[in-house]
Amino acid sequence: MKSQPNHPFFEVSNLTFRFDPDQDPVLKNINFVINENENILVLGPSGSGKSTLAYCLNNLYPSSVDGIMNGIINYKGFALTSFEPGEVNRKIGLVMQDPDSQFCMLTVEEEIAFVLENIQFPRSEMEERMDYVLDLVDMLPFKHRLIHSLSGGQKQKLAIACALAMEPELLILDEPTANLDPASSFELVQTLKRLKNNHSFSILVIEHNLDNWLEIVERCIILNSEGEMFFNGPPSDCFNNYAKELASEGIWLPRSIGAG
Ligand SMILES: Nc1ncnc2c1ncn2[C@@H]1O[C@H](COP(=O)(O)OP(=O)(O)OP(=O)(O)O)[C@@H](O)[C@H]1O
Repeated sequence: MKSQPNHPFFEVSNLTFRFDPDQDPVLKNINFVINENENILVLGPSGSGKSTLAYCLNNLYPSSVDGIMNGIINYKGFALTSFEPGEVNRKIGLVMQDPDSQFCMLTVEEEIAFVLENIQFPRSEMEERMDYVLDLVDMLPFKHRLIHSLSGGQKQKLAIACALAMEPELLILDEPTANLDPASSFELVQTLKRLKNNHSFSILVIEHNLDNWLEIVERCIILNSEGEMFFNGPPSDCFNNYAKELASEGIWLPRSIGAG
């Protein structure tokens, strides 16, 4: 789909979200743009609304989860809510914090096949695509394994492979390295970096561990504990100008940036 002229790839305007009409909003008046092929890191203390923001961007509220959303999320100039859920899932890949909640099938192979069938991927090319995405995340040896027998990190890699299988235009990763060891975390970032050499897609990653991601992110968005956005800009600006605020929100600088 072509973008509407003069509209950014993704645009969030005055986004406010509450789970309950009687409660304070979890996200308050959030505004930002995601450009094509841009990589953005979302930071914020626990409970600041990062996962809620990811779900809003994936159009899960209010269609699949109860909540009241005000404001606008536009994709290529069109309201996200005007798209069919299947269409959104294909263009915007979401890897949730708890990968188990995303799986529908018993085996690794069946799970990827299920994803590909949902997007009506040609059956004759399915095996090749399946092996390609599993290999990208070092999961090819586990192709015939039962999902419940995988470790937490292996499940996370499978969820990422499922999202990549759809060749999303925006990939949202909610704490993708939470269950990975340092070597696997590093390798995941390198894999995404390599992929982006051949495919154009944007990444919005929610993380607490910044070190690995600074290599590929161009912009940081920081939410505070009130669910407000207090920074949106290049990582170097954020670390140079907001070190104290970040520390008070429980976000610490990687030494590499703090020193620069
Ligand atoms: N389904 C729900 N119903 C009511 N409140 C919810 C629901 N889901 C999340 N919340 C609340 O919304 C707030 C934001 O939660 P969210 O999971 O988005 O935060 P987060 O920044 O991703 O946190 P973490 O870093 O711990 O994952 C929290 O106070 C949480 O308790």
